[in-house]
Amino acid sequence: MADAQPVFSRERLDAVLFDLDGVLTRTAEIHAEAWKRLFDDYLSERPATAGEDHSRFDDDRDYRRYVDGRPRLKGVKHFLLARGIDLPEGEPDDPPEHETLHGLGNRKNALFRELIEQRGVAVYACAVDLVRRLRRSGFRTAVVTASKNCELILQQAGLDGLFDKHLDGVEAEALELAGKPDADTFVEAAHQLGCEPKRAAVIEDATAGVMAASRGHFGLVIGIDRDGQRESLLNKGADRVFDDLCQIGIESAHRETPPLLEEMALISDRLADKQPALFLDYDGTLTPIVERPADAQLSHSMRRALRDAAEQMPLAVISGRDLDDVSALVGIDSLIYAGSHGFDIRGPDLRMELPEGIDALDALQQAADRLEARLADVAGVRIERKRFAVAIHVRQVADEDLPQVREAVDQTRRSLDGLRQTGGKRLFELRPDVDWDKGQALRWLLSELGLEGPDVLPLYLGDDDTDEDAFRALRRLGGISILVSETARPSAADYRLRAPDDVEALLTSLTESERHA
Ligand SMILES: O=P(O)(O)OC[C@H]1O[C@H](O[C@H]2O[C@H](CO)[C@@H](O)[C@H](O)[C@H]2O)[C@H](O)[C@@H](O)[C@@H]1O
Repeated sequence: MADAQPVFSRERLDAVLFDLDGVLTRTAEIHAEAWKRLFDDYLSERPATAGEDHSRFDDDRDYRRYVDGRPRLKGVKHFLLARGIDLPEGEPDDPPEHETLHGLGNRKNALFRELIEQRGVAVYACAVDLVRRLRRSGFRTAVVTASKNCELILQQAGLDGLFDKHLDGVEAEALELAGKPDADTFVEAAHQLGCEPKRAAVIEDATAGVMAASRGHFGLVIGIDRDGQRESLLNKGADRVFDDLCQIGIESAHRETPPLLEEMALISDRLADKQPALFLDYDGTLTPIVERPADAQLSHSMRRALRDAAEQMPLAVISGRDLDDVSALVGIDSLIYAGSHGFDIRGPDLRMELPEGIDALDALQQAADRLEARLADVAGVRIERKRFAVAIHVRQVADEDLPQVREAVDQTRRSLDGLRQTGGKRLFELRPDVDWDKGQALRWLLSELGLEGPDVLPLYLGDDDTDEDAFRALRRLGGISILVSETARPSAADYRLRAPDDVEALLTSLTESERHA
């Protein structure tokens, strides 16, 4: 690891998508062998015909040009056409002896599975190590492959529990996604991880794969050059090319475990003569997380601490909840509230509804209606309709029912335009597919409230993934971000407090300092 270069940064990226064959597993050689056996056998059996070329499959040149990284059917078709052979497509369940594209594709698959079962699957140790390092640093990870054998390969390689998402050829077909070099599968996987392509990286060893990632406008496209393809990978859209994944490091600017904020002195020093401006998340920050959202009531002492603080400094609550819900729960009229993750903002002299959010209202209502109907029989599901989001709570859902909920949310999102899926603590969420989050809302508030000057020190406190957007925004602005979490975990925050009680103590302490300033 000594010479690893810092390539991934949580400031710029949330997720990393890995191709399977040739990046994570050494299955490329087995694929090449299965393709070669298929084509060599087929071409030698086929009667010589004018205009056809029956020379043997070149497991380097032909492999790369026609089949590497492509869906199986396209691989068969492109190679045979290059040899002057135009077979009918046939049916997906054609048996291996049928002389159709599907029949030959199924023959190749049977050969591949046979080889894997005989020999097992070897992994690239550096790739597996990188996935583990990324996960420890808070990146979401996915395998995105045209292979329909993904699950078998990951199991054989012992990697089946390592990723947040597997998007394979079976799912791509069911969703009618075009294969690489089209961008569809990568874009879909990024969305299923709750992130925009520009905040995700792709790691690929095939030119079809780097083309796909480049067409999808991913934030970073990494090519892995295992066999002298550096120039082609760069020409087809790779931003950087490495020989191996051990060369890839993670920027150390991101701390995996923010230190506990144990002494007010730590931030008193940074406050100096500055005016603090406080931005607070609600659930998990001002109240403990509880089983039912309606039970997350603010304590009297926290309400008093908030009211006192708001007399000394600007104070806003930025929540994932609906605006009316969170303002009623806090119950202090003089505060500023941002609901639905900042799409809906209201304060004594302030009102903003993000126009792009209004455009998505119909889709949100349809999503809520469809999910209510579809999940009516799943015990424990709670659907929370907010003005600019729909949350599907699964805290009380049995583990075995979770895949059904996940699939319903995913299919609902795909059936409607203009929504994206994000997550949270034991919930799935559909939001307008707009580049707007708590970080953007925080920046908007600082500007609207005239708090952008050097004499102001913004502080943001939050506990959830959605608060990471605000932590990152504050880093750029030089503010102080504080994660509220019992345990240390990867975060862009500067410090950590353990629980809402600590938050209350910090509010009281800041209020006292300001009173005496
Ligand atoms: O941004 P926040 O103010 O933290 O809101 C995030 C979500 O909070 C609520 O759900 C979470 O808290 C519930 C009560 O403790 C808990 O039961 C649930 O599992 C948590 O996800 C709220 O209901 C959501 O709308 C917010 O998005």
